[in-house]
Amino acid sequence: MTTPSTEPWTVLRLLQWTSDFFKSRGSESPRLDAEILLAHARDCERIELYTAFAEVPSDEQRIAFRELVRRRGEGAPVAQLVGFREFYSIPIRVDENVLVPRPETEHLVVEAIDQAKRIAATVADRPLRILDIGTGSGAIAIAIAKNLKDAEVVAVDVSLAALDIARWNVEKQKLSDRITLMQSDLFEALQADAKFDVICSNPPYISQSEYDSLPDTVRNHEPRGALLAGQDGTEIISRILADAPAHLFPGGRLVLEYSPMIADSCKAMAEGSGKWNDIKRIRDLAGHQRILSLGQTA
Ligand SMILES: C[S@@+](CC[C@H](N)C(=O)[O-])C[C@H]1O[C@@H](n2cnc3c(N)ncnc32)[C@H](O)[C@@H]1O
Repeated sequence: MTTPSTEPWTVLRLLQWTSDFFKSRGSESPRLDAEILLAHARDCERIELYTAFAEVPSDEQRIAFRELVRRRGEGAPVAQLVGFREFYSIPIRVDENVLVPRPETEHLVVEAIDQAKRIAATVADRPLRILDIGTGSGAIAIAIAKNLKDAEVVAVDVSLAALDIARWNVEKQKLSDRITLMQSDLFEALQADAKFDVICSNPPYISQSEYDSLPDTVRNHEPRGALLAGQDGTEIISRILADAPAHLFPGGRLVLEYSPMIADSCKAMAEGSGKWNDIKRIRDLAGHQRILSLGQTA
């Protein structure tokens, strides 16, 4: 029989215990999760924990940490627990009404900015215009606006609760003068003649069967409407492919995130429509098809 340890609950010991606990609960990044949550409870930067391993957190900090650990153990995403996720080196506020921005989506931002810069060289007399469909937390729109200094960005989402978070993030980044937020079912609330140089979207693209097999931490804690797109996952993308051409300036570009599961069918859909050319596919760091970038047929 082991006797209970009388060692103090130092920062290091808390991290070790919590990492083991999260590992047993199936976390893919148990140590990182523990560090982010302990830093949050101590109101310090994560890096500061490394010089505080021998310190014993206050009772108040330990109570706050214990509650975070409990909720993480039940599957709540770390980003929701601390209220933020870094995206494109920008802190983005999140809650249960928005998808936590994923690192793969940074590939979409890179491609959208590259395409916009290429187009900017041909457009001298007006600001670039970018549309972000399904903006969620506003992460993509904000990353693009911060990196294209004069661009005007319109960001739409069907969810009013998501738009509230996006508005908070846009204001925090002082971008309200260049990012317009709108509630819209895809293009529906836009003026019929509204045109953009780049339309980008990380839309819902998960099929019903993939959704049913997602980990609890995603299925129970992130909005279903941000993920699920009909039986085969292409419901929203097929609508975007059909309607985007009417909203692109000549020479404009559509940049979409999708999953490897639907990559071939989306490419075939785009080719079959006759509306798109110069079709480029980009893989993520794991080597999976992730981004579809399309030029509009003249
Ligand atoms: C995968 S999330 C992407 C969120 C954010 N852009 C990101 O990359 O982190 C998809 C977003 O599309 C929104 N959405 C779903 N259906 C939509 C529709 N028909 N029209 C507009 N937005 C929609 C959801 O509310 C959700 O915010």
